[in-house]
Amino acid sequence: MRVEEEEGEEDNMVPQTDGEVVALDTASSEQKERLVIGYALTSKKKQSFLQPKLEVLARKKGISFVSIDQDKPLSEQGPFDVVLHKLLGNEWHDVIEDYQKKHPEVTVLDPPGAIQRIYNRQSMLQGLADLNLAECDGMICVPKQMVVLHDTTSSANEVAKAGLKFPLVAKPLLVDGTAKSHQLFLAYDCLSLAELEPPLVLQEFVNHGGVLFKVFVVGDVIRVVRRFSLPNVSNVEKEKVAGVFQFPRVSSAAASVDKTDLDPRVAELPPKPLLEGLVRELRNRLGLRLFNIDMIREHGSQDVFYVIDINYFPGYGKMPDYEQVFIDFFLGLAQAKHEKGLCVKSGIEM
Ligand SMILES: Nc1ncnc2c1ncn2[C@@H]1O[C@H](COP(=O)(O)OP(=O)(O)OP(=O)(O)O)[C@@H](O)[C@H]1O
Ligand SMILES: O=P(O)(O)O[C@H]1[C@H](O)[C@H](O)[C@H](OP(=O)(O)O)[C@@H](OP(=O)(O)O)[C@@H]1O
Ligand SMILES: [Mg+2]
Ligand SMILES: [Mg+2]
Repeated sequence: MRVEEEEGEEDNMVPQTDGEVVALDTASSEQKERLVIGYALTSKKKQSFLQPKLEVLARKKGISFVSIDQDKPLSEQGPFDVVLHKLLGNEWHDVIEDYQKKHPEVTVLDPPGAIQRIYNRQSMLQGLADLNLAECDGMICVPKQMVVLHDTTSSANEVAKAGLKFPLVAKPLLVDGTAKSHQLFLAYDCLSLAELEPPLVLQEFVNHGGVLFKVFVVGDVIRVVRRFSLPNVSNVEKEKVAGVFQFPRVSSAAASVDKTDLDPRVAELPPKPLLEGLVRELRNRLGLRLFNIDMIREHGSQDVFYVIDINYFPGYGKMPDYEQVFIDFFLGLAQAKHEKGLCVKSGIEM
């Protein structure tokens, strides 16, 4: 597990590759196919992820990307070593599940069942508060939250019974990639909850100084970036303000936050042992290799963090140096498959 920090900050571990002896095709400088990756992505995701630099670097390493025709049977396409996918809707879920049963030799990134779990904001965070992260230089919490499935008019009593404290962040219960599933509201009082449309999750707002940590995970690599977030809510505001207020996607900025003008107590990155422990636990529990974690530091604390969101196959194109991170990741998959003798095309001495 390797935690890499933002550019300009030390990497604590450099990937220890002993290099590889590769048989070059004398006819061309490009290497023989080492890994064939079939991809099924939305056009937006293809544009943001499969950028030309990644494709060129990958090709030089014998890694090729092949677009999957969603109108043809998947088993009639390929053969693939890896299927990389992120599409909307559930029909693709069944296609991939069926394909994986027929092609256990293909690495599916990532298994649909594992993805479904984090597409529900309740199951997404289930069990995180019980992680065994002792000796990891910090604490991981999850905000108190409750699900409102049908009727928000009665949720005022439910909120009181659950002991949730306002303000609350109201989030659509299901994440489906649509803009609607990212429409979030800040609710300041019980009565205003009736204005909200279920099914949703009501999650206690945690003051965190306006900075969020996006922890990107690519297999065993962890890359942390800072993003702008919502400002603290003062006690005066809590007393005076009533109603629900939709807020924009404050943290999905294209660029990270430059930390120079931030309070170091707010901007300091989470401790590496804590990130490594959290990602190790989540990798095991979620069964995912491509995800990011939205973490916030409880305002006034040094080492109490809250996980508020987990995203499958996020916007890696915004992650500094993402091309090399993915090349290393795919080469690792190729190595593992060669060792098992599972690669679609061989001819490469590792
Ligand atoms: N419990 C919370 N306490 C404080 N701020 C929060 C909380 N939940 C969400 N936020 C703020 O709202 C933003 C969006 O929340 P969240 O990440 O859960 O929504 P999302 O739609 O899944 O966003 P995305 O998937 O684009 O990261 C967070 O980046 C953070 O700024
Ligand atoms: O800034 P990031 O990379 O976190 O933005 C992500 C966002 O977190 C979600 O993962 C989005 O996916 P959905 O939740 O499925 O909407 C990503 O959108 P995508 O179109 O790139 O998959 C954002 O990039
Ligand atoms: Mg988020
Ligand atoms: Mg999200």
